[in-house]
Amino acid sequence: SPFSNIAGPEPKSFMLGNLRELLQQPAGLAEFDWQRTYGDVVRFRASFGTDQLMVADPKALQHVMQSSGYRWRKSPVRREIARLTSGKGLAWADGDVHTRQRKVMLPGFRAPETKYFVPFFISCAEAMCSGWKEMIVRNGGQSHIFNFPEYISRATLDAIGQAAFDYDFGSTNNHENELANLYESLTANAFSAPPDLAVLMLDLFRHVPPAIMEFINDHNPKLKALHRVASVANDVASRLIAQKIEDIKGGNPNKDIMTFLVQSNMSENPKSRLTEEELLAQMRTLIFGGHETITNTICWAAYEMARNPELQARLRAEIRATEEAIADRGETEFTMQDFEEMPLLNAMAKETLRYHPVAIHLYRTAYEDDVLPLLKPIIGKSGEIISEIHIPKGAQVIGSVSAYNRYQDSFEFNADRWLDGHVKAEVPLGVYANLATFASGIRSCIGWRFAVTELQAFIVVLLRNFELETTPKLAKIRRESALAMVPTIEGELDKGSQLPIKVSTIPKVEV
Ligand code: HEM
Repeated sequence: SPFSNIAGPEPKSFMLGNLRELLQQPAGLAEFDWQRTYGDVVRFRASFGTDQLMVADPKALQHVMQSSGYRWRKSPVRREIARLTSGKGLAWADGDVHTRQRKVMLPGFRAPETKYFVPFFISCAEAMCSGWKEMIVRNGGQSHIFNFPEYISRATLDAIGQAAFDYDFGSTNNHENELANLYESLTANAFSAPPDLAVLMLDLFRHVPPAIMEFINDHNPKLKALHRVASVANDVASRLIAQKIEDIKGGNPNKDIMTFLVQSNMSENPKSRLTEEELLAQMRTLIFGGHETITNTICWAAYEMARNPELQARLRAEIRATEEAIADRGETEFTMQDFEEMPLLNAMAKETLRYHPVAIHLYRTAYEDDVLPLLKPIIGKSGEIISEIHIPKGAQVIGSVSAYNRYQDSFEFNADRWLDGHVKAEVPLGVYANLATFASGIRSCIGWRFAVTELQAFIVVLLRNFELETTPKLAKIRRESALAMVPTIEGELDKGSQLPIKVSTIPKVEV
Protein backbone atom coordinates (compact mmCIF):
# COMPACT_ATOMS: atom_id res chain seq x y z
CA SER A 1 0.00 0.00 0.00
CA PRO A 2 1.29 3.50 -0.79
CA PHE A 3 0.08 4.50 2.67
CA SER A 4 1.72 1.66 4.58
CA ASN A 5 3.95 4.04 6.54
CA ILE A 6 1.04 6.21 7.68
CA ALA A 7 -0.26 5.39 11.14
CA GLY A 8 -3.87 4.66 11.88
CA PRO A 9 -6.31 2.40 13.72
CA GLU A 10 -6.33 -1.36 13.27
CA PRO A 11 -9.33 -2.49 11.21
CA LYS A 12 -12.12 -3.94 13.35
CA SER A 13 -13.30 -6.31 10.61
CA PHE A 14 -11.98 -7.43 7.23
CA MET A 15 -15.27 -6.79 5.46
CA LEU A 16 -15.96 -3.31 6.82
CA GLY A 17 -12.50 -2.21 7.98
CA ASN A 18 -12.97 0.89 10.15
CA LEU A 19 -16.15 2.03 8.37
CA ARG A 20 -18.43 1.10 11.27
CA GLU A 21 -16.54 3.38 13.66
CA LEU A 22 -16.51 6.14 11.09
CA LEU A 23 -20.12 5.99 9.94
CA GLN A 24 -22.15 4.39 12.72
CA GLN A 25 -20.75 5.97 15.88
CA PRO A 26 -21.94 9.42 16.95
CA ALA A 27 -20.74 11.91 14.34
CA GLY A 28 -17.08 12.88 14.57
CA LEU A 29 -16.11 10.59 17.48
CA ALA A 30 -13.88 8.25 15.45
CA GLU A 31 -12.05 11.13 13.83
CA PHE A 32 -11.48 13.02 17.09
CA ASP A 33 -10.04 9.87 18.57
CA TRP A 34 -7.83 9.11 15.54
CA GLN A 35 -6.68 12.73 15.29
CA ARG A 36 -5.66 12.73 18.96
CA THR A 37 -3.77 9.44 18.59
CA TYR A 38 -2.17 9.63 15.14
CA GLY A 39 -2.25 13.28 13.98
CA ASP A 40 -4.08 15.15 11.27
CA VAL A 41 -3.67 12.58 8.50
CA VAL A 42 -4.70 9.04 9.38
CA ARG A 43 -4.72 5.83 7.38
CA PHE A 44 -7.84 3.73 7.90
CA ARG A 45 -9.37 0.73 6.15
CA ALA A 46 -12.48 0.77 4.02
CA SER A 47 -14.08 -2.52 2.90
CA PHE A 48 -11.94 -5.63 2.28
CA GLY A 49 -8.70 -4.07 3.46
CA THR A 50 -8.52 -1.09 1.07
CA ASP A 51 -6.62 1.89 2.42
CA GLN A 52 -8.04 5.39 2.63
CA LEU A 53 -6.87 8.56 4.32
CA MET A 54 -8.74 10.74 6.78
CA VAL A 55 -7.43 14.27 6.32
CA ALA A 56 -7.84 17.14 8.78
CA ASP A 57 -4.53 18.93 8.19
CA PRO A 58 -5.29 22.52 7.00
CA LYS A 59 -2.61 22.64 4.29
CA ALA A 60 -3.57 19.20 2.94
CA LEU A 61 -7.26 20.09 2.91
CA GLN A 62 -6.50 23.40 1.24
CA HIS A 63 -4.56 21.50 -1.43
CA VAL A 64 -7.30 18.94 -2.08
CA MET A 65 -10.28 21.30 -1.98
CA GLN A 66 -8.90 24.63 -3.04
CA SER A 67 -5.63 24.71 -4.96
CA SER A 68 -5.77 21.75 -7.27
CA GLY A 69 -8.83 22.47 -9.41
CA TYR A 70 -10.34 19.27 -10.79
CA ARG A 71 -7.22 17.19 -10.07
CA TRP A 72 -9.13 16.06 -6.98
CA ARG A 73 -12.78 15.35 -7.65
CA LYS A 74 -15.90 14.52 -5.76
CA SER A 75 -16.02 10.71 -5.50
CA PRO A 76 -18.22 8.98 -8.12
CA VAL A 77 -20.39 7.34 -5.44
CA ARG A 78 -21.12 10.75 -3.89
CA ARG A 79 -21.95 12.13 -7.32
CA GLU A 80 -24.35 9.23 -7.82
CA ILE A 81 -26.03 10.04 -4.49
CA ALA A 82 -26.38 13.61 -5.74
CA ARG A 83 -27.90 12.38 -9.01
CA LEU A 84 -30.40 10.23 -7.14
CA THR A 85 -31.48 12.96 -4.79
CA SER A 86 -31.22 15.93 -7.12
CA GLY A 87 -30.73 14.86 -10.74
CA LYS A 88 -27.93 16.02 -13.00
CA GLY A 89 -27.60 19.42 -11.38
CA LEU A 90 -24.70 21.25 -9.76
CA ALA A 91 -24.03 18.78 -6.94
CA TRP A 92 -23.69 15.95 -9.50
CA ALA A 93 -21.82 17.79 -12.27
CA ASP A 94 -18.09 17.29 -12.74
CA GLY A 95 -15.23 18.98 -14.65
CA ASP A 96 -16.28 21.30 -17.49
CA VAL A 97 -19.98 20.57 -16.96
CA HIS A 98 -19.58 21.63 -13.35
CA THR A 99 -17.77 24.87 -14.29
CA ARG A 100 -20.50 25.71 -16.82
CA GLN A 101 -23.38 24.99 -14.42
CA ARG A 102 -21.74 26.82 -11.54
CA LYS A 103 -21.15 29.97 -13.62
CA VAL A 104 -24.84 30.14 -14.58
CA MET A 105 -25.98 29.54 -11.00
CA LEU A 106 -23.68 31.95 -9.16
CA PRO A 107 -25.63 35.20 -9.77
CA GLY A 108 -28.48 34.09 -7.45
CA PHE A 109 -26.11 33.57 -4.52
CA ARG A 110 -24.14 36.80 -4.21
CA ALA A 111 -24.47 39.16 -1.22
CA PRO A 112 -26.77 41.72 -2.95
CA GLU A 113 -29.21 38.97 -3.97
CA THR A 114 -29.10 37.27 -0.55
CA LYS A 115 -30.34 40.42 1.16
CA TYR A 116 -33.70 40.08 -0.67
CA PHE A 117 -34.28 36.80 1.11
CA VAL A 118 -34.09 38.16 4.69
CA PRO A 119 -37.83 39.06 4.87
CA PHE A 120 -38.73 35.51 3.80
CA PHE A 121 -36.48 33.97 6.44
CA ILE A 122 -37.98 36.25 9.09
CA SER A 123 -41.59 35.66 8.06
CA CYS A 124 -41.20 31.87 7.92
CA ALA A 125 -39.57 31.84 11.37
CA GLU A 126 -42.31 34.15 12.71
CA ALA A 127 -45.06 31.91 11.26
CA MET A 128 -43.53 28.97 13.15
CA CYS A 129 -43.34 31.04 16.37
CA SER A 130 -47.00 32.20 16.02
CA GLY A 131 -48.04 28.56 15.78
CA TRP A 132 -46.07 27.82 18.95
CA LYS A 133 -47.65 30.75 20.79
CA GLU A 134 -51.14 29.54 19.88
CA MET A 135 -50.27 26.07 21.10
CA ILE A 136 -48.86 27.45 24.38
CA VAL A 137 -52.04 29.48 24.95
CA ARG A 138 -54.26 26.52 24.04
CA ASN A 139 -52.44 24.44 26.62
CA GLY A 140 -53.19 27.16 29.18
CA GLY A 141 -49.59 27.76 30.18
CA GLN A 142 -46.59 29.93 29.44
CA SER A 143 -44.42 27.25 28.01
CA HIS A 144 -44.39 24.02 26.07
CA ILE A 145 -41.81 21.46 24.99
CA PHE A 146 -41.39 21.35 21.20
CA ASN A 147 -39.44 18.81 19.19
CA PHE A 148 -37.41 21.36 17.22
CA PRO A 149 -36.44 19.38 14.08
CA GLU A 150 -40.10 18.77 13.22
CA TYR A 151 -41.02 22.45 13.23
CA ILE A 152 -37.78 23.98 12.01
CA SER A 153 -37.78 21.57 9.08
CA ARG A 154 -41.21 22.82 7.92
CA ALA A 155 -40.29 26.49 8.39
CA THR A 156 -37.04 26.12 6.44
CA LEU A 157 -38.79 24.23 3.62
CA ASP A 158 -41.17 27.19 3.33
CA ALA A 159 -38.21 29.60 3.44
CA ILE A 160 -36.32 27.88 0.64
CA GLY A 161 -39.55 27.59 -1.36
CA GLN A 162 -40.14 31.32 -1.19
CA ALA A 163 -36.57 32.59 -1.47
CA ALA A 164 -35.32 30.16 -4.07
CA PHE A 165 -38.39 29.64 -6.24
CA ASP A 166 -41.18 32.04 -5.16
CA TYR A 167 -43.11 28.87 -4.40
CA ASP A 168 -45.37 28.19 -1.43
CA PHE A 169 -44.85 24.76 0.11
CA GLY A 170 -47.34 25.73 2.86
CA SER A 171 -45.48 23.37 5.14
CA THR A 172 -45.79 25.27 8.43
CA ASN A 173 -49.51 25.81 7.93
CA ASN A 174 -50.11 22.24 6.82
CA HIS A 175 -51.48 23.02 3.38
CA GLU A 176 -51.77 19.89 1.29
CA ASN A 177 -48.79 20.02 -1.04
CA GLU A 178 -47.55 16.79 -2.57
CA LEU A 179 -43.96 17.93 -2.98
CA ALA A 180 -43.77 19.15 0.64
CA ASN A 181 -45.25 15.85 1.85
CA LEU A 182 -42.78 13.88 -0.24
CA TYR A 183 -39.83 15.80 1.17
CA GLU A 184 -41.13 15.44 4.72
CA SER A 185 -41.42 11.65 4.50
CA LEU A 186 -38.15 11.33 2.61
CA THR A 187 -36.14 13.05 5.31
CA ALA A 188 -38.02 11.33 8.13
CA ASN A 189 -36.81 8.01 6.69
CA ALA A 190 -33.25 9.16 6.29
CA PHE A 191 -32.58 10.07 9.90
CA SER A 192 -30.73 7.00 11.06
CA ALA A 193 -27.14 5.94 10.70
CA PRO A 194 -26.64 3.55 7.75
CA PRO A 195 -26.82 -0.17 8.63
CA ASP A 196 -23.87 -2.50 7.83
CA LEU A 197 -25.22 -3.51 4.44
CA ALA A 198 -25.66 0.11 3.32
CA VAL A 199 -22.14 0.97 4.54
CA LEU A 200 -20.73 -1.95 2.57
CA MET A 201 -22.72 -1.24 -0.58
CA LEU A 202 -21.77 2.45 -0.55
CA ASP A 203 -18.12 1.49 -0.33
CA LEU A 204 -18.28 -1.29 -2.93
CA PHE A 205 -20.07 0.96 -5.43
CA ARG A 206 -16.63 2.57 -5.89
CA HIS A 207 -15.77 -0.32 -8.19
CA VAL A 208 -18.89 -0.07 -10.35
CA PRO A 209 -18.74 2.07 -13.52
CA PRO A 210 -21.08 5.12 -13.26
CA ALA A 211 -23.38 4.06 -16.13
CA ILE A 212 -24.04 0.68 -14.48
CA MET A 213 -24.53 2.33 -11.11
CA GLU A 214 -27.12 4.65 -12.69
CA PHE A 215 -28.91 1.73 -14.36
CA ILE A 216 -29.10 -0.28 -11.12
CA ASN A 217 -30.38 2.67 -9.11
CA ASP A 218 -32.91 3.77 -11.71
CA HIS A 219 -34.45 0.29 -11.61
CA ASN A 220 -34.26 -0.25 -7.86
CA PRO A 221 -37.82 -0.41 -6.45
CA LYS A 222 -36.44 0.47 -2.98
CA LEU A 223 -35.65 3.94 -4.33
CA LYS A 224 -39.27 4.51 -5.42
CA ALA A 225 -39.69 7.50 -3.10
CA LEU A 226 -36.69 9.27 -4.67
CA HIS A 227 -37.96 8.56 -8.17
CA ARG A 228 -41.37 9.99 -7.21
CA VAL A 229 -39.75 13.17 -5.80
CA ALA A 230 -37.88 13.54 -9.09
CA SER A 231 -41.02 13.30 -11.15
CA VAL A 232 -43.15 15.67 -9.00
CA ALA A 233 -40.30 18.19 -8.54
CA ASN A 234 -39.60 18.23 -12.28
CA ASP A 235 -43.27 19.00 -13.02
CA VAL A 236 -43.27 21.85 -10.51
CA ALA A 237 -39.89 23.16 -11.75
CA SER A 238 -41.04 23.04 -15.34
CA ARG A 239 -44.14 25.17 -14.56
CA LEU A 240 -42.09 27.60 -12.49
CA ILE A 241 -39.44 28.01 -15.17
CA ALA A 242 -42.07 28.72 -17.85
CA GLN A 243 -43.57 31.40 -15.55
CA LYS A 244 -40.15 32.95 -14.86
CA ILE A 245 -39.39 33.17 -18.58
CA GLU A 246 -42.72 34.91 -19.15
CA ASP A 247 -42.06 37.36 -16.27
CA ILE A 248 -38.57 38.14 -17.58
CA LYS A 249 -39.84 38.70 -21.11
CA GLY A 250 -42.66 40.89 -19.73
CA GLY A 251 -40.03 43.01 -17.96
CA ASN A 252 -41.30 41.97 -14.52
CA PRO A 253 -38.83 39.45 -13.11
CA ASN A 254 -39.06 38.31 -9.51
CA LYS A 255 -36.04 38.23 -7.19
CA ASP A 256 -35.89 34.53 -6.36
CA ILE A 257 -32.87 32.33 -7.09
CA MET A 258 -34.59 30.48 -9.92
CA THR A 259 -35.40 33.74 -11.72
CA PHE A 260 -31.73 34.79 -11.44
CA LEU A 261 -30.79 31.38 -12.78
CA VAL A 262 -33.17 31.53 -15.75
CA GLN A 263 -32.08 35.12 -16.49
CA SER A 264 -28.41 34.21 -16.31
CA ASN A 265 -29.00 31.17 -18.54
CA MET A 266 -30.81 33.27 -21.15
CA SER A 267 -27.90 35.68 -21.38
CA GLU A 268 -25.31 32.90 -21.79
CA ASN A 269 -23.76 31.90 -25.05
CA PRO A 270 -26.18 29.21 -26.41
CA LYS A 271 -23.37 26.63 -26.31
CA SER A 272 -22.81 27.02 -22.58
CA ARG A 273 -26.45 27.33 -21.53
CA LEU A 274 -27.92 24.76 -19.16
CA THR A 275 -30.08 22.18 -20.91
CA GLU A 276 -33.69 21.76 -19.82
CA GLU A 277 -32.76 18.65 -17.80
CA GLU A 278 -30.00 20.60 -16.02
CA LEU A 279 -32.32 23.54 -15.31
CA LEU A 280 -35.01 21.29 -13.85
CA ALA A 281 -32.47 19.44 -11.71
CA GLN A 282 -31.42 22.65 -9.96
CA MET A 283 -34.73 22.81 -8.07
CA ARG A 284 -34.05 19.50 -6.33
CA THR A 285 -30.37 20.43 -6.00
CA LEU A 286 -31.24 23.54 -4.03
CA ILE A 287 -33.87 21.87 -1.87
CA PHE A 288 -31.62 18.94 -1.15
CA GLY A 289 -28.53 21.06 -0.51
CA GLY A 290 -30.30 23.80 1.38
CA HIS A 291 -33.04 22.25 3.49
CA GLU A 292 -31.82 19.55 5.86
CA THR A 293 -28.43 21.23 6.21
CA ILE A 294 -29.87 24.50 7.45
CA THR A 295 -32.62 22.79 9.51
CA ASN A 296 -30.10 20.88 11.54
CA THR A 297 -27.73 23.82 11.88
CA ILE A 298 -30.57 25.90 13.38
CA CYS A 299 -31.43 22.98 15.68
CA TRP A 300 -27.84 22.79 16.95
CA ALA A 301 -27.81 26.55 17.57
CA ALA A 302 -31.05 26.21 19.58
CA TYR A 303 -29.52 23.32 21.54
CA GLU A 304 -26.51 25.42 22.54
CA MET A 305 -28.71 28.41 23.44
CA ALA A 306 -31.03 26.27 25.56
CA ARG A 307 -28.01 24.94 27.46
CA ASN A 308 -26.51 28.36 27.99
CA PRO A 309 -28.96 30.93 29.46
CA GLU A 310 -26.23 33.51 29.89
CA LEU A 311 -25.30 33.40 26.19
CA GLN A 312 -28.99 33.54 25.33
CA ALA A 313 -29.50 36.65 27.50
CA ARG A 314 -26.53 38.42 25.90
CA LEU A 315 -27.80 37.58 22.43
CA ARG A 316 -31.28 38.83 23.36
CA ALA A 317 -29.79 42.09 24.67
CA GLU A 318 -27.98 42.56 21.35
CA ILE A 319 -31.23 41.85 19.49
CA ARG A 320 -33.15 44.38 21.64
CA ALA A 321 -30.49 47.05 21.11
CA THR A 322 -30.60 46.49 17.34
CA GLU A 323 -34.43 46.63 17.40
CA GLU A 324 -34.15 50.06 19.01
CA ALA A 325 -31.69 51.22 16.35
CA ILE A 326 -34.04 49.93 13.64
CA ALA A 327 -36.96 51.84 15.20
CA ASP A 328 -34.80 54.98 15.45
CA ARG A 329 -34.23 54.92 11.72
CA GLY A 330 -37.99 54.56 11.15
CA GLU A 331 -37.97 50.93 10.04
CA THR A 332 -39.55 47.83 11.55
CA GLU A 333 -37.50 44.85 10.55
CA PHE A 334 -33.92 43.53 10.50
CA THR A 335 -31.88 43.69 7.31
CA MET A 336 -28.82 41.68 6.32
CA GLN A 337 -26.70 44.69 7.26
CA ASP A 338 -28.19 44.68 10.77
CA PHE A 339 -27.19 41.04 11.13
CA GLU A 340 -23.69 41.84 9.90
CA GLU A 341 -23.33 44.56 12.53
CA MET A 342 -24.25 42.31 15.49
CA PRO A 343 -20.94 40.91 16.82
CA LEU A 344 -22.39 38.29 19.17
CA LEU A 345 -24.90 37.04 16.60
CA ASN A 346 -22.04 36.57 14.12
CA ALA A 347 -19.93 34.85 16.75
CA MET A 348 -22.84 32.52 17.54
CA ALA A 349 -23.30 31.66 13.84
CA LYS A 350 -19.58 30.94 13.42
CA GLU A 351 -19.32 28.84 16.55
CA THR A 352 -22.42 26.81 15.66
CA LEU A 353 -21.05 26.13 12.18
CA ARG A 354 -17.61 25.28 13.59
CA TYR A 355 -18.73 22.99 16.37
CA HIS A 356 -21.73 21.37 14.69
CA PRO A 357 -20.87 21.10 10.97
CA VAL A 358 -23.81 19.19 9.55
CA ALA A 359 -21.92 17.79 6.54
CA ILE A 360 -19.09 16.09 8.41
CA HIS A 361 -17.23 14.41 5.54
CA LEU A 362 -15.93 15.54 2.16
CA TYR A 363 -15.27 12.57 -0.15
CA ARG A 364 -12.58 13.16 -2.77
CA THR A 365 -10.68 11.01 -5.31
CA ALA A 366 -7.27 11.84 -6.84
CA TYR A 367 -7.54 12.03 -10.64
CA GLU A 368 -3.73 12.18 -11.03
CA ASP A 369 -0.69 11.20 -8.97
CA ASP A 370 -0.14 13.99 -6.50
CA VAL A 371 1.80 15.11 -3.44
CA LEU A 372 -0.14 16.21 -0.37
CA PRO A 373 1.66 18.92 1.63
CA LEU A 374 1.16 18.96 5.41
CA LEU A 375 1.13 21.91 7.79
CA LYS A 376 1.90 19.76 10.81
CA PRO A 377 4.17 16.81 9.98
CA ILE A 378 3.10 13.38 11.22
CA ILE A 379 5.28 10.55 12.55
CA GLY A 380 5.40 7.59 10.16
CA LYS A 381 5.05 4.01 11.42
CA SER A 382 8.79 3.53 10.96
CA GLY A 383 9.42 6.60 13.14
CA GLU A 384 10.40 9.13 10.50
CA ILE A 385 8.82 12.58 10.18
CA ILE A 386 6.49 12.89 7.19
CA SER A 387 5.78 16.38 5.88
CA GLU A 388 4.28 15.41 2.53
CA ILE A 389 2.45 12.34 1.30
CA HIS A 390 2.69 10.80 -2.17
CA ILE A 391 -0.76 10.03 -3.51
CA PRO A 392 -1.35 7.63 -6.39
CA LYS A 393 -4.07 8.32 -8.95
CA GLY A 394 -7.38 6.83 -7.80
CA ALA A 395 -6.69 7.18 -4.06
CA GLN A 396 -9.65 8.12 -1.90
CA VAL A 397 -9.55 10.58 0.96
CA ILE A 398 -12.17 11.72 3.40
CA GLY A 399 -11.75 15.33 4.39
CA SER A 400 -12.91 15.44 8.00
CA VAL A 401 -14.80 18.68 8.51
CA SER A 402 -15.41 17.87 12.18
CA ALA A 403 -11.74 17.20 12.95
CA TYR A 404 -10.42 20.17 10.93
CA ASN A 405 -12.87 22.53 12.62
CA ARG A 406 -11.51 21.47 16.01
CA TYR A 407 -7.91 21.76 14.92
CA GLN A 408 -5.83 23.19 17.78
CA ASP A 409 -7.87 21.37 20.41
CA SER A 410 -10.86 23.72 20.44
CA PHE A 411 -13.23 21.16 21.94
CA GLU A 412 -15.55 23.51 23.82
CA PHE A 413 -18.54 25.34 22.39
CA ASN A 414 -17.62 28.93 23.12
CA ALA A 415 -19.06 31.71 20.93
CA ASP A 416 -16.79 34.24 22.66
CA ARG A 417 -13.71 32.76 20.99
CA TRP A 418 -14.77 34.75 17.90
CA LEU A 419 -15.05 38.02 19.82
CA ASP A 420 -11.65 38.34 21.40
CA GLY A 421 -9.77 38.21 18.11
CA HIS A 422 -7.53 35.26 18.87
CA VAL A 423 -9.02 32.86 16.30
CA LYS A 424 -6.32 32.79 13.68
CA ALA A 425 -5.95 30.39 10.79
CA GLU A 426 -2.47 29.46 9.66
CA VAL A 427 -3.77 28.48 6.23
CA PRO A 428 -6.70 30.27 4.57
CA LEU A 429 -9.43 27.75 3.86
CA GLY A 430 -13.11 27.79 3.03
CA VAL A 431 -15.58 30.51 2.25
CA TYR A 432 -16.60 31.50 5.77
CA ALA A 433 -14.55 32.07 8.93
CA ASN A 434 -11.81 29.67 7.79
CA LEU A 435 -14.11 26.76 8.52
CA ALA A 436 -14.39 23.62 6.40
CA THR A 437 -18.14 23.50 7.06
CA PHE A 438 -19.04 24.79 3.59
CA ALA A 439 -16.05 23.01 1.94
CA SER A 440 -13.69 25.15 -0.10
CA GLY A 441 -12.67 26.05 -3.64
CA ILE A 442 -14.50 25.17 -6.85
CA ARG A 443 -17.00 22.90 -5.11
CA SER A 444 -17.57 25.00 -2.03
CA CYS A 445 -21.17 25.41 -0.91
CA ILE A 446 -22.84 27.81 -3.31
CA GLY A 447 -25.52 28.57 -0.69
CA TRP A 448 -23.25 29.52 2.24
CA ARG A 449 -24.41 33.17 2.41
CA PHE A 450 -28.01 32.05 2.17
CA ALA A 451 -27.37 29.59 5.02
CA VAL A 452 -25.55 32.01 7.34
CA THR A 453 -28.22 34.69 6.84
CA GLU A 454 -31.07 32.22 7.41
CA LEU A 455 -29.38 30.92 10.56
CA GLN A 456 -29.00 34.48 11.87
CA ALA A 457 -32.65 35.29 11.05
CA PHE A 458 -33.93 32.22 12.92
CA ILE A 459 -31.77 32.94 15.98
CA VAL A 460 -33.08 36.52 16.09
CA VAL A 461 -36.74 35.51 15.70
CA LEU A 462 -36.53 32.64 18.19
CA LEU A 463 -34.89 34.76 20.88
CA ARG A 464 -37.06 37.83 20.44
CA ASN A 465 -40.14 35.67 21.00
CA PHE A 466 -39.07 33.03 23.46
CA GLU A 467 -36.78 31.81 26.15
CA LEU A 468 -35.30 28.40 25.39
CA GLU A 469 -34.64 25.98 28.23
CA THR A 470 -33.06 22.61 28.46
CA THR A 471 -35.11 19.44 29.14
CA PRO A 472 -33.88 16.22 30.81
CA LYS A 473 -33.56 14.49 27.44
CA LEU A 474 -30.99 17.03 26.23
CA ALA A 475 -28.48 15.32 28.53
CA LYS A 476 -28.71 12.30 26.22
CA ILE A 477 -28.33 14.04 22.86
CA ARG A 478 -26.34 12.08 20.31
CA ARG A 479 -25.03 13.61 17.09
CA GLU A 480 -26.07 11.10 14.45
CA SER A 481 -24.32 11.16 11.13
CA ALA A 482 -27.25 10.44 8.81
CA LEU A 483 -28.20 12.42 5.75
CA ALA A 484 -26.98 15.47 7.63
CA MET A 485 -25.71 15.47 11.21
CA VAL A 486 -28.97 15.25 13.13
CA PRO A 487 -29.78 15.39 16.83
CA THR A 488 -31.10 12.11 18.22
CA ILE A 489 -31.56 10.78 21.77
CA GLU A 490 -29.32 7.98 23.00
CA GLY A 491 -31.45 4.85 23.39
CA GLU A 492 -34.25 6.24 21.20
CA LEU A 493 -32.63 6.18 17.77
CA ASP A 494 -35.71 4.46 16.34
CA LYS A 495 -37.67 7.66 16.97
CA GLY A 496 -35.51 9.54 14.45
CA SER A 497 -34.42 13.11 14.88
CA GLN A 498 -35.29 14.55 18.31
CA LEU A 499 -34.42 17.75 20.10
CA PRO A 500 -37.02 18.54 22.78
CA ILE A 501 -36.55 22.10 24.05
CA LYS A 502 -38.75 23.96 26.53
CA VAL A 503 -40.03 27.16 24.96
CA SER A 504 -41.47 29.97 27.14
CA THR A 505 -43.06 33.17 25.93
CA ILE A 506 -41.51 36.47 26.91
CA PRO A 507 -43.21 39.85 26.61
CA LYS A 508 -42.58 41.35 23.16
CA VAL A 509 -40.99 44.81 23.11
CA GLU A 510 -42.74 46.97 20.52
CA VAL A 511 -40.41 48.36 17.86
C1 HEM B 1 -25.57 25.22 7.11
C2 HEM B 1 -25.99 24.91 5.92
C3 HEM B 1 -25.15 24.29 4.84
C4 HEM B 1 -24.01 23.53 4.94
C5 HEM B 1 -23.26 23.13 6.20
C6 HEM B 1 -23.61 23.17 3.60
C7 HEM B 1 -22.47 22.45 3.29
C8 HEM B 1 -22.08 22.14 2.00
C9 HEM B 1 -20.89 21.40 1.67
C10 HEM B 1 -19.89 20.84 2.67
C11 HEM B 1 -20.83 21.31 0.32
C12 HEM B 1 -19.74 20.58 -0.49
C13 HEM B 1 -20.10 19.12 -0.62
C14 HEM B 1 -19.10 18.35 -1.44
O1 HEM B 1 -18.64 18.84 -2.47
O2 HEM B 1 -18.77 17.22 -1.08
C15 HEM B 1 -21.99 21.97 -0.20
C16 HEM B 1 -22.29 22.06 -1.54
C17 HEM B 1 -23.46 22.62 -2.02
N1 HEM B 1 -24.42 23.30 -1.29
FE1 HEM B 1 -24.41 23.60 0.68
N2 HEM B 1 -24.51 23.71 2.72
C18 HEM B 1 -25.46 24.40 3.43
C19 HEM B 1 -26.51 25.13 2.93
C20 HEM B 1 -26.83 25.24 1.59
C21 HEM B 1 -27.90 26.04 1.06
C22 HEM B 1 -28.82 26.91 1.90
C23 HEM B 1 -27.92 25.82 -0.29
C24 HEM B 1 -28.83 26.39 -1.34
C25 HEM B 1 -29.75 27.30 -1.14
C26 HEM B 1 -26.84 24.90 -0.60
C27 HEM B 1 -26.54 24.42 -1.84
C28 HEM B 1 -25.41 23.69 -2.15
C29 HEM B 1 -25.09 23.24 -3.50
C30 HEM B 1 -25.93 23.47 -4.75
C31 HEM B 1 -23.86 22.58 -3.41
C32 HEM B 1 -23.05 21.94 -4.55
C33 HEM B 1 -22.00 22.95 -5.01
C34 HEM B 1 -21.06 22.42 -6.07
O3 HEM B 1 -20.80 21.22 -6.10
O4 HEM B 1 -20.57 23.25 -6.84
N3 HEM B 1 -26.19 24.58 0.57
N4 HEM B 1 -22.73 22.48 0.84
